[in-house]
Amino acid sequence: MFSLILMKQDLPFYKYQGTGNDFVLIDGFREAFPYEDLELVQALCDRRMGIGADGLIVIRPVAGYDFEMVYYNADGSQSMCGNGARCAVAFAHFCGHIQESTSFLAIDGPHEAHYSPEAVRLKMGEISTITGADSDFFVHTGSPHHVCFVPEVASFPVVEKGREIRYADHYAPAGTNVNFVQEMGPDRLFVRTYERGVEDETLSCGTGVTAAALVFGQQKAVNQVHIHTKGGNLHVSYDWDAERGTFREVWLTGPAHQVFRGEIKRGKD
Ligand SMILES: N[C@H](CCC[C@H](N)C(=O)O)C(=O)O
Repeated sequence: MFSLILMKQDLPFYKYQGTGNDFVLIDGFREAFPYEDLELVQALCDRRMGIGADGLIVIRPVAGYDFEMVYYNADGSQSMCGNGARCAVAFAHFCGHIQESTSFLAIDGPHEAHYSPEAVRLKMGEISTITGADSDFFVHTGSPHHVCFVPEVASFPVVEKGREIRYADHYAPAGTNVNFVQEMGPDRLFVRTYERGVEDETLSCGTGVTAAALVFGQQKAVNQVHIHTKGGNLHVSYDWDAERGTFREVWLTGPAHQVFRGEIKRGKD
């Protein structure tokens, strides 16, 4: 809260959610944002003392693209965020910075996306290596993801077991996100995720369901996967480039909605 009091001017923000992964969004085309002030990010994401969110996103101008997405987890760490990117595209369209299709920059490189009121389609970066065997795998889909297949995910102790894996020496010092996955059908999964940088289960994780879909799809030779999460339903499609040994044309599709808008008031009211 200290940072909020020190802010020099009121700061307009918008709250979005993409299948329950929720974010504070700020238009960096119009507002000056103190990008180095991680205390401010933590304060704004705090669910009791601030607005409350899994992360905070600023969209800002950058040469060569429609915009750049700067993504912060609630603890102020930065990463790529699939659901956040889908919300950033919807916000950029709402702000009038883009039409229906866009090319933008994120921490893991360039992305294409297509906006409609019903859903945002986001092209993920090229993904190459899946490691692991049996029920445990690892794949980097713009952010790091451990994927663990379990027989019954609804009652699984996601926070307890997720925290163990996230902080395991094996993944130190960066850590990883942890996805627990149940096969629900030939092209259907139920995924619950413990998210690094939120340090809790989130209602969905875009890069996480993408990781789960690619691991599952490679095993079952399907390249379209429907994923149920506690926050809603997402869809992942991809092509496997056998020659290059990479997943290409990886698309994450799902809803992204503006929930409310507000202003962070200067000083202490
Ligand atoms: N917590 C993740 C970033 C956000 C991922 C998730 N919210 C998504 O939708 O991809 C990390 O630190 O790698």
